[in-house]
Amino acid sequence: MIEVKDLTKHFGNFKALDNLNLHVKEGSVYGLLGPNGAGKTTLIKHLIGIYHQDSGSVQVQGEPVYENPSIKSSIGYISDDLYFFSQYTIDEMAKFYASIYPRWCWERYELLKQVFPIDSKRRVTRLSKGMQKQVAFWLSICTIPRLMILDEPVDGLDPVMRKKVWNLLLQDVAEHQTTVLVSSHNLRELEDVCDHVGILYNGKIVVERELDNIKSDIHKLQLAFSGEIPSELLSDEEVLHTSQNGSVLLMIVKGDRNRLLSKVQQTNPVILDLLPLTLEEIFIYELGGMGYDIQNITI
Ligand SMILES: Nc1ncnc2c1ncn2[C@@H]1O[C@H](COP(=O)(O)OP(=O)(O)OP(=O)(O)O)[C@@H](O)[C@H]1O
Repeated sequence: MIEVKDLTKHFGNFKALDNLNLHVKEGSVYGLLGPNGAGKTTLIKHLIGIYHQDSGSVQVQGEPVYENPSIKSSIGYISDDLYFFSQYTIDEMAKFYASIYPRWCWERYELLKQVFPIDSKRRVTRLSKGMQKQVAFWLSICTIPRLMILDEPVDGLDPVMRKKVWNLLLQDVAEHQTTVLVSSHNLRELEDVCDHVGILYNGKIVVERELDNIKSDIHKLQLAFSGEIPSELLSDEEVLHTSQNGSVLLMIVKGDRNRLLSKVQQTNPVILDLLPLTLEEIFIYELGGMGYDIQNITI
């Protein structure tokens, strides 16, 4: 659905995207993660055809997006800075959307009045920030997008509304093979909905994998030994993090689960626990391995 190859973008002398590659399969929910300033919004603006790349290619459904109205009309986009015409009511905005999105569905629009409890005769810019976000989802979902791109999407929505919106989106993924690309710092939420994740760092995608696959490749080991910690412990493995609390050693290690377990067992630990990692931990340790560390600074 999305194929980005060697995408580079400069702002003046600053290289915001650096030979970036990204692949998103149709019908998947792809979580785009990355620290502040990594380039997520810049990438998204290429995917929706606002920016033109300096070099490389950006394709959606096999076609370039920039200056391609037919592809653009199949993409729904929700960002944190929403735009509505200042005098328009929700109904008037709906008519405007219906005039530019060929797949617009009035039946959905009416049905969704049960989900979004806002009087459609109200002027959108007079609504609260969270209500405006609801309107953005309401309208976008009625365009029946083939690709939905969400930049910090549920910020400002209350927890019940967040759940409702995700249910609607995931229903479209299941029934219409809609593809969703979502950029968010709320990793707990992404963990529940995404099947693929890409981590963007310094203008490049540094990790792109199926979520289950990443989780089965990074492990948290809790160990304790009766004597000294063996010096050869996992010395030839990719250890992302080690810390010690009293006699308990915590290690985050990449690699095959069974191989790691058998290597550790050979060192005769008195405690050996293999614990699941959260997406937040994967993010922190993957980037920690690349020099983006949490530093303990005391002030
Ligand atoms: N129009 C612009 N002009 C100059 N620099 C820009 C412009 N837009 C973005 N940048 C720079 O490009 C880099 C990437 O910005 P971008 O907004 O894509 O990051 P982000 O990953 O979305 O960050 P955040 O998580 O903080 O929203 C930043 O260093 C930013 O200052």
